[in-house]
Amino acid sequence: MTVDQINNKRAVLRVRPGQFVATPSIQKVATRALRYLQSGFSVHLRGPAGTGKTTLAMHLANCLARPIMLVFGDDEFTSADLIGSQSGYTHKKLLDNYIHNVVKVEDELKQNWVDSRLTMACREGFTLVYDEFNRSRPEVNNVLLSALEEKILTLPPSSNQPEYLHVHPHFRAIFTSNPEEYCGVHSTQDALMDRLVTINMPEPDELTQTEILVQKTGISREDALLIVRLVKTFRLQTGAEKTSGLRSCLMIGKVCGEHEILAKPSNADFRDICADVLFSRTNLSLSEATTIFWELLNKIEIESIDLAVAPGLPDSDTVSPENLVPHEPEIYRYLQQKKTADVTEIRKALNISRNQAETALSSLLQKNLLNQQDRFFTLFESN
Ligand SMILES: Nc1ncnc2c1ncn2[C@@H]1O[C@H](COP(=O)(O)OP(=O)(O)OP(=O)(O)O)[C@@H](O)[C@H]1O
Repeated sequence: MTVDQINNKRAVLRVRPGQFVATPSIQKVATRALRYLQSGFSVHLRGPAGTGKTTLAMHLANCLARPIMLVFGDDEFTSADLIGSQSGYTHKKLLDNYIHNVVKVEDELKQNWVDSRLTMACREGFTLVYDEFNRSRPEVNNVLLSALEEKILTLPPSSNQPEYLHVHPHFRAIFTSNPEEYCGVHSTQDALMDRLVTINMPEPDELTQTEILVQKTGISREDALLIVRLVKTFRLQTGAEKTSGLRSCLMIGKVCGEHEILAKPSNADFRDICADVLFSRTNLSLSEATTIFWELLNKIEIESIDLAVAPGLPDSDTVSPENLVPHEPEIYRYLQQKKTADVTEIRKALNISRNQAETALSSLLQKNLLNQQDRFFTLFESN
């Protein structure tokens, strides 16, 4: 966003191009919302935290190609914060001594009216983005009712301005809000909701989150997808679905991208970042969250091994040389079923050499796929 000055006093916002990521699902919502705005209606984007409501609202405002006024809902707001108030005064004194024996004195004190953002947007035909409008008390938002329906804004009586302002035909308002159960918000009045077209915004789909991550953090598509899946599954398994996982994904992706940290479950730095970002977002105890997290990392690692090596195909043709040792998936699966086994047993069951079995087991240990389960450490000792 950039800030432009108007009349050397007031500032409006313009959206910097190239910040918005559009995927088919976002484009669909944006097209719907734009239709309503172009037909003269105001739009309300509703959804949990971090689903991209504010970003979409700013994008829609930008599509309308009018200057943007951004207001953030606040419990402390009064209607003066929306429409404006008297601020300071002008003092004019006239001493007329034209006829030497007559002195005429005129003393005038005039209060100055200063428009707030809603009034200015209505007067000039700007687009008002009212972010989290249900954080303001409902009675404060009442001034919007006539502005949206009758296209008239009522201003407080004052000597130096009319009490009614005709709303400019280009004026549009875009509202965003979190659902009612989100703390610190007020219930919204039916009259206002009745004047808006409300679009529910769920958590962005996997493709959208991956694309946003790639474009905003510069990490590879593969790493972005892994982060999105890891965050999503962790949130589902820990019951932390109230908010979107997009912000967590962006945090992990940005740190990994800027510090050149490989997004791999086997990378200890990556695991630490994920743990720092994700654990505080669940209500579970640290040990419960840690157990779920480790199981998830193990699963993802095995799935990525399974993807890289199709079972039954010759190792030399299919094994990706990077980070993968022959027979890892077979040994891992075998140990999952058997619970305990030694190298000889594994060797015989999978018909592989001792050297192959030991190399694959070391690799699994290094990748932390086995190290949580003490029983596996006996594998080497028994030989
Ligand atoms: N379409 C998009 N293109 C680029 N970035 C996006 C997009 N959607 C969301 N984001 C990014 O995701 C993050 C969360 O988005 P945003 O702040 O718009 O969510 P929100 O629903 O308004 O959240 P809250 O309710 O907490 O204010 C931001 O960092 C934003 O830049």
